[in-house]
Amino acid sequence: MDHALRLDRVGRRYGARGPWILRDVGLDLPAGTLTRVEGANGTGKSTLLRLLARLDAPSEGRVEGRPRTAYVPERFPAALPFTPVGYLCHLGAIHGLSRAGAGKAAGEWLERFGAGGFARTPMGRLSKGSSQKVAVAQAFVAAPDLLVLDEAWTGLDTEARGELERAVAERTAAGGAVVFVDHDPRRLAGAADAVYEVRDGGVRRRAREEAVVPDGPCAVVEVRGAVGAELPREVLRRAVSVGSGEAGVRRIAVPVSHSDVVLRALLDARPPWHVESVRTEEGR
Ligand SMILES: Nc1ncnc2c1ncn2[C@@H]1O[C@H](COP(=O)(O)OP(=O)(O)OP(=O)(O)O)[C@@H](O)[C@H]1O
Repeated sequence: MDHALRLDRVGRRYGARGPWILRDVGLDLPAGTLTRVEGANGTGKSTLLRLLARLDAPSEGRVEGRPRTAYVPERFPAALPFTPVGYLCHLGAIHGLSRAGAGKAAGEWLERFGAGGFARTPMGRLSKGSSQKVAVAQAFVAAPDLLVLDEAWTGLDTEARGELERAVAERTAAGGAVVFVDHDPRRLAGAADAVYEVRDGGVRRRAREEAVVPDGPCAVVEVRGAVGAELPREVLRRAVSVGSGEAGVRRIAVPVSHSDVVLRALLDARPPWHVESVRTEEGR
């Protein structure tokens, strides 16, 4: 599997005599995967994410890989001397998009997160929630290979929060690596391929069975396929459960945020799966 980025025995301390915040950290971010980072307040999660985004350099050890990276910081500098559309176009151009391509992507992503109405308002005049929409929209403009999200959902309204979950699912489905921190354990619960816990200066990968099971709504999709057909990998890795019904029907439960990606994978399969029904189930 391709690795977007890898940390090899990485340590970080602030100042030559400061305490070690992180030490001897090994962590892989494979392409096309979702990674969750957890830990109590002040344990070093943001420090780890800045190292992964290469915005900060380790005090020891190595960071390997140079994916095209986008980052949503815990605190977005809202008072930038741009309008949202100007800011996103500027970032798109830095990442090599043409002027027209950057303009189109900027408009689409702002619209998607509900920021289209204030795309031309100076950023210094936006509310906290509005500038957070710009903060997340900017991260998707150039389809990054690595997306680093530090509490990116905080301050967004319900619609934008759902949209961000969908956009994350699409990014990993397209082969990007996504790593995120969020204080809400239900955020993308069950969807992460790996969960790491930052604690006592170390980073420990959690065993799969320890991972949090989603208690949010799930979409239950019933499909019928060709005899002996295997469900697409993209579907299996996002499924919370897969059951078999009568006459070759499979019943797949996925977190609602991943249902669009799962349905697309089922319909794009060769031969495609026939979708018999989709319904939403509340908390599991
Ligand atoms: N630029 C800096 N200079 C000095 N110390 C820092 C710096 N950034 C972080 N620290 C210290 O490193 C430790 C870890 O901070 P960090 O922000 O990475 O933790 P966190 O787990 O993200 O915290 P929170 O959950 O509160 O956001 C803290 O003790 C913090 O004070």
